[in-house]
Amino acid sequence: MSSSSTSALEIEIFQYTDAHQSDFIENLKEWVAVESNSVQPDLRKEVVRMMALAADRLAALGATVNLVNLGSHQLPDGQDLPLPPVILGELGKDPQNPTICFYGHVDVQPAKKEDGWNTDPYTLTEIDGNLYGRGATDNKGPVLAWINAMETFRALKLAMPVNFRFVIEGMEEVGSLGLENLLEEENQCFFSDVDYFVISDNLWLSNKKPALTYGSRGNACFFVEVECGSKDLHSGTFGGIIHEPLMDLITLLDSLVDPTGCIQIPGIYDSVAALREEERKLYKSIEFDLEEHKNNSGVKKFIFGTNEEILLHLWRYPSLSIHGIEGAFHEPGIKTVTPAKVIGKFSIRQVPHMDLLVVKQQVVEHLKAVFSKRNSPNKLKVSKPLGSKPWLADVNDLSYKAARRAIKTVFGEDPDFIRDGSTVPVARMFQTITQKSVMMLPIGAADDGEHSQNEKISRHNYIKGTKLFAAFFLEISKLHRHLHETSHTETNN
Ligand SMILES: C[C@H](N)C(=O)N[C@@H](Cc1c[nH]cn1)C(=O)O
Ligand SMILES: [Zn+2]
Ligand SMILES: [Zn+2]
Repeated sequence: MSSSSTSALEIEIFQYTDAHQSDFIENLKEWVAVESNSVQPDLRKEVVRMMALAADRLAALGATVNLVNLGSHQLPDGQDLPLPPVILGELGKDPQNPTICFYGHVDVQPAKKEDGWNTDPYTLTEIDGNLYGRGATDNKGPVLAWINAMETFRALKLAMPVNFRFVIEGMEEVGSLGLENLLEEENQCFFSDVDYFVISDNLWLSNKKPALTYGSRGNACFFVEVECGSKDLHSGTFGGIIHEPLMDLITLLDSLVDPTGCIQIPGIYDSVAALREEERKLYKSIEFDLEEHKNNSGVKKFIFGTNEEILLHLWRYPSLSIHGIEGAFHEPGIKTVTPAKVIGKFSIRQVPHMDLLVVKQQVVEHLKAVFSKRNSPNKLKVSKPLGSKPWLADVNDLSYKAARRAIKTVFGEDPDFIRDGSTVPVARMFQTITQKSVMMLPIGAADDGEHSQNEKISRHNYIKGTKLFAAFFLEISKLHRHLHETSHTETNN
């Protein structure tokens, strides 16, 4: 549905988008077919192949594309593995136009059919209007929707209303390794004329209602390793007479959070800003369907029972999650072994004004204290392989005004203004390094299942998302030009 204020130009663009849905979906199918999983080192070549595909698509639009080498990183076993290159692309240098830098990533989380997918994760499959496949919403679909929008202007031979810059990476799912240095190096060069950063890598709060995101949490990832010796042992021969590493580790992991979700690490909440009454009221007033959210998760009961508590704990308080144990027997069947070394993996979502160095110190001290109570002779090692800071934006930025108008035009309603519990590490990096406006403009719905089995983006969201980006180009161009003309007139007077 379009609002009554839709211009003739927008109608032309939207009609083109509708007429080319199949082409746009074919493009997504081609991208989803690439298993660009950045988590598993043996699939790194697929990430590199994916970067080349994305670069080709941008080049086909006439963009200048630079695949920047980021060097390599060290794997836990000490081996060096090359990082995939980052795409820095640009199209347009009209000084009258605003310059928008779009960020997206084309790496994905791991997925196997056996994990419980109904369809092959790397074959984009449409069922009842949903396009299922790994990366469909996180984040290949949104990156392509942006490209589709540009392609629409090109195909219709319309003047581009904005200058484009791109940062497309292949290591987001593992914390955007190597990206921060590149942004610092390029701050006075590639990013010097950027006016606005736009990221589309998160979800709406609702399954149906569009949203604009002004904040996201950071993340600190931890490894806690317990080792008793150099080899696994027979539990009949050694069980009962040794301090088993997995028992130590389970005690350590169990000490982290209580059943009410409260993190048990001393001092962890100390720097979290106190909740002001106006803020509490704001959270109360946000439209949020708790039952819908519960259905999306597939769990029967949440820890918290009110909208306000749920949103507070997703958006503005830290949370701790346990992700897995490396070295522990996890396959079906019985194996009566005692592993020699196990590594527990957990992360703590960060909120303003937590400090990653302080958090690390608190975690290490807490784990050491719990471990020492066990009088275990085993070796304990704690490390923080990854840390990203939280991000908060100013919703008065011009980009928010433009996006709100574009959403109204394309979806016929005003967006929810939301924060997000997950992390896009680059959001805070862009903000801190460039000091420019950063906005998250999601097109995925709350039930898209990021990181989960049966990830999808709906055809509706993918196509409307394409229209939204096109409408946004027009709106930000209008508002930016108006602002600059006004300030120019004022200066001349
Ligand atoms: C929101 C985004 N699509 C995403 O999935 N981000 C990841 C990034 C991350 C954080 N720590 C490690 N990776 C996430 O929030 O888990
Ligand atoms: Zn993502
Ligand atoms: Zn992700």
